[in-house]
Amino acid sequence: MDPVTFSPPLYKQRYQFVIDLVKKYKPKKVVDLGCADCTLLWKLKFQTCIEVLAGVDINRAVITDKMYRLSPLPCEYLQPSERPLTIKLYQGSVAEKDPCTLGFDLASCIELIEHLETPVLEKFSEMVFGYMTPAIVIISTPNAEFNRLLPGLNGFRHKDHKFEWTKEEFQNWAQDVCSSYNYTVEFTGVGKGPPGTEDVGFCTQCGVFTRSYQSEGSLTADSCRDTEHSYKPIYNVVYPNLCDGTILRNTVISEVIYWAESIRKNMVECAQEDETVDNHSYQASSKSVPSVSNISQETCSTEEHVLTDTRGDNEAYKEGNTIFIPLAKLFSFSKVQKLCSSLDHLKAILSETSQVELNSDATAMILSAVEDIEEHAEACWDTSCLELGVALAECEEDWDEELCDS
Ligand SMILES: C[S@@+](CC[C@H](N)C(=O)[O-])C[C@H]1O[C@@H](n2cnc3c(N)ncnc32)[C@H](O)[C@@H]1O
Ligand SMILES: [Mg+2]
Repeated sequence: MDPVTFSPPLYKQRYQFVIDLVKKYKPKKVVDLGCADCTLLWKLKFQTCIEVLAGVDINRAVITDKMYRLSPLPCEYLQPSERPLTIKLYQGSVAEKDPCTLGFDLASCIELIEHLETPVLEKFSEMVFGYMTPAIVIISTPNAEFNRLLPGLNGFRHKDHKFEWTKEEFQNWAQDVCSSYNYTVEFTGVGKGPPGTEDVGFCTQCGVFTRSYQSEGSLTADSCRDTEHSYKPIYNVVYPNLCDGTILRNTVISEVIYWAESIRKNMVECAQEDETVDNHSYQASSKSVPSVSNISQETCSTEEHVLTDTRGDNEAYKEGNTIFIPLAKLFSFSKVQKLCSSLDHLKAILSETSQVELNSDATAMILSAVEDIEEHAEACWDTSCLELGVALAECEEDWDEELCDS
């Protein structure tokens, strides 16, 4: 018999199974019980519906090994998200109740239950379905019937397994849990066997449990009061997000500096180009050089966002060595508009910071047309950070999709 292989690997199919259910139910609060090295949590953090993500495992060392990959990426500081996200990790046993496990919409328990002794499994059922009561619980465990398709397997699939159940055994246990705790369950799985082995079922069997009643907030509050903390917090990270006023202000300022620098660069380059052309024609025809304020951005710019400027009050202009960029012009960039609810809001933010200079009636941003090398280097750094942020975010999405597809 040819060895059975899975593509993508079975563990990735299990993670994808959870991700698909998260996409379907859009839970805000998700906990992974038996989270091990946080791989599933790391994938789940990219699901934008999730605002609180928690992981619990009895083994502290396995959690801490790679937990820092759950830290925000540089681009997540540079381009903070609109959604709040907090990630928390705890060392604790799924047999113990702890108030920090309350209030979750979805709990995943991937390849966990077969590692629990019978008395622990009973406590696990009570703790998850009777105490935590998430709206959705996903449980996966090996299907013992599939083992005959795994050549060379002598006994259980892992030395720490306390049992491996047939489909009937798993389904009986799940139905008992449902009648005790008022849930319903649907069975499915991941990892198909070769053609002709359909009766064996999936390599990993899964149960998706749905709570049959509406949750009552007061129950959660009572449970919180009545239960002692038994879990040890290991990690708690709050992602930067635009609900935080300081982060919003800094993001607006960075965005404004980015566009202002693009406009300045464009105007200076246009002026230089024009001077070159004019110097030639001056020599030929003895005409005077036109002022930079007459230069059309449309004719000079290679960047679409600058090209789209409409002539009029919103136009950036130059007086001597000073460039004036009307705030209305800066507000016309869609990202700035999205961040600031109104032009007045933008004005208020820019008036309060020393990072940008405004004219006397605070209607325009002022920049020097003469390049100060240090200042310019700083601004370029800001600009490239923003660009890097966008690139990293895109790269990260591709990377995640690739992982999910593989
Ligand atoms: C086979 S691993 C599965 C890890 C992860 N869910 C996955 O699918 O990659 C089982 C995990 O359950 C954890 N575990 C075992 N007994 C536990 C208990 N009583 N409470 C919490 N976690 C437990 C183990 O430390 C281990 O990390
Ligand atoms: Mg296992």
